[in-house]
Amino acid sequence: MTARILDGKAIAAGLRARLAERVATLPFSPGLRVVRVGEDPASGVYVRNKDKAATAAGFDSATIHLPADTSEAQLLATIAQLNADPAVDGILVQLPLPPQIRTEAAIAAVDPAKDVDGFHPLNAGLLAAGQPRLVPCTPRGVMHILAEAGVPLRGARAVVLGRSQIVGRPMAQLLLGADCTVTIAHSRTRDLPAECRRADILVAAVGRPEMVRRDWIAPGATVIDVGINRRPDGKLVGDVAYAEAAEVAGAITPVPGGVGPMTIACLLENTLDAAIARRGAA
Ligand SMILES: Nc1nc2c(c(=O)[nH]1)N[C@@H](CN(C=O)c1ccc(C(=O)N[C@@H](CCC(=O)O)C(=O)O)cc1)CN2
Repeated sequence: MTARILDGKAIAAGLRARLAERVATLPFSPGLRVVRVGEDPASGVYVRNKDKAATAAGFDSATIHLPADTSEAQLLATIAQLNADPAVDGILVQLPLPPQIRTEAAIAAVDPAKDVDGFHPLNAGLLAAGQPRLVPCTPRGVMHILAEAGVPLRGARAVVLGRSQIVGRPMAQLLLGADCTVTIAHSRTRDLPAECRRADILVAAVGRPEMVRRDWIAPGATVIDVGINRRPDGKLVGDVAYAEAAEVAGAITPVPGGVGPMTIACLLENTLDAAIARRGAA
């Protein structure tokens, strides 16, 4: 079997175009502010791509770049200003943050109504309660890919490999909300390959390059690779050994060009949702 390739880059372009059409009908430009602290080079690329995509789709977008030695209090003060600014609909604090700043303090400081990352405990709790409001961009992007690919969800066995707050847990909640039977597997799970082989839908979000091998995958399964890992030779690889997995899977997302571009498109979608909810426009 050779897997169907799920082209996240194309799906993201379609979503961004639809969002741009909706934004063009609004009497205002939804405001997005991305806060970057320090000089992490990958963050620099992601933040630039977010700003470019947002501006192209008609959003009022800006990046606030703070120095690497910014204190937690200074970052919280910046976030408080953005919370109070009526022109700002969405706030995102790019991760990772420098070590002197507690990530959870930064996340909790964002007004939940402007939390377009969906990381605030209130938004995480609403999702866990089955009442999603602003949901994390990467899992939201995965749900779009599954929908566009026509993957049946009701009753499907889904295994999410990874239990992070920003991908694994919200991913599991969204799949559960779509009536999948969901298992969250992780580094302490007994016999990980056997657990993954039970999956009709396998979402790998574990952050370990090419960890998922051919014999972890049930023939015909849908494999979604959330991992983005830079190998020492500079090559970008996912959490799934792509070439061998594609020989077994029914459908698979590549890296790059799979889930990554959906993360940015869904940031725009969350910002539009937040703007409409805050300003009461339809
Ligand atoms: N506040 C947040 N920080 C981080 C998030 C997040 O969702 N919110 N996610 C990641 C980084 N990220 C967005 O911020 C992100 C990562 C990768 C991509 C992407 O499009 N990747 C491309 C490859 C890009 C490359 O060549 O390096 C792909 O997969 O095709 C978009 C967004 C951590 N931080």
